[in-house]
Amino acid sequence: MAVSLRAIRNIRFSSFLYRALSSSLSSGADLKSSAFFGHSKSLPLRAEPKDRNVQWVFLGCPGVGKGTYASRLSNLLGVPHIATGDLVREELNSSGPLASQLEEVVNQGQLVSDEIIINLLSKRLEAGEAKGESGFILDGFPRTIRQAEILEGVTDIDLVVNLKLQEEALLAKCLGRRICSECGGNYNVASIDIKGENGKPGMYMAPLLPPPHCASKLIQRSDDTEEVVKERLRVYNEMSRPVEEFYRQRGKLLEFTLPGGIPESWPKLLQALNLEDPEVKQSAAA
Ligand SMILES: Nc1ncnc2c1ncn2[C@@H]1O[C@H](COP(=O)(O)OP(=O)(O)O)[C@@H](O)[C@H]1O
Repeated sequence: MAVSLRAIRNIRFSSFLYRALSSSLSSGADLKSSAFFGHSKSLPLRAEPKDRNVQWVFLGCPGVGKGTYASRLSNLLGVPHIATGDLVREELNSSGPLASQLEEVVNQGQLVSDEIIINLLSKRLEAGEAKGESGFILDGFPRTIRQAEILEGVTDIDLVVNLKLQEEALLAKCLGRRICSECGGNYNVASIDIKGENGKPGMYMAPLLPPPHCASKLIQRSDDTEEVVKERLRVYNEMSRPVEEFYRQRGKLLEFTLPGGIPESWPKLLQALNLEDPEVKQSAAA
């Protein structure tokens, strides 16, 4: 009985957030007007449930590993991992009316408009609602101050994890990224070995190679070329870096510098979050 009551509350909450996000777009709250930002806290629809799952955000430059760690935490905590980049790619691979417009924007390394992103996110939350999802780990959203204001206006984010990695590794990681066209598995063929100098620590990241049955089916994202990645990094610094400050000022930002690849970073990230992964515990005890 307790379980089903909890599930009903969660469904209500998800529905509330979906409606709140949608209404922030359609309620005449003109997103371009500064009045909207000044009064975002007083939006009529605001989700304030007493009983809900975690609501976390992952920030960080392209190639830092947001998807990898957000997806691991999503499995561990049993909350959906919602990556707006994935939502954009799904839409541009569809035959929908936005497909060609999105393809052009993404392949130039630019950001999709806040309106389109919030529409895609609202739809994703609505679909989750139908499945009884509660809580989320957002990856790649918010990416502008405007998106952060809108999100802050409709719900309380518990924690924002800002992943950091030495600048030299970011480009190599994006260029080494591979996806299995059949199973969707994510791999990385880059072997990163940065020598420590001038007091800066060195860092080694082993490649994450695919199993033999995926090896011949690997593809690259069309926006993972050197020119486009450099532009995405520039756009991140200009548009998304201020979002870090936005959450820092609100006391929600947890800065985490990745010390290396997954084997070194995952246990340390869990420690920083005060979480335990039974699999990590088992292998440490073995
Ligand atoms: N919140 C967002 N706002 C605007 N555009 C977005 C957002 N999320 C994703 N996109 C678009 O999708 C592309 C891919 O996003 P993502 O997979 O998160 O890439 P990255 O590796 O750069 O973090 C971005 O370059 C951008 O064009």
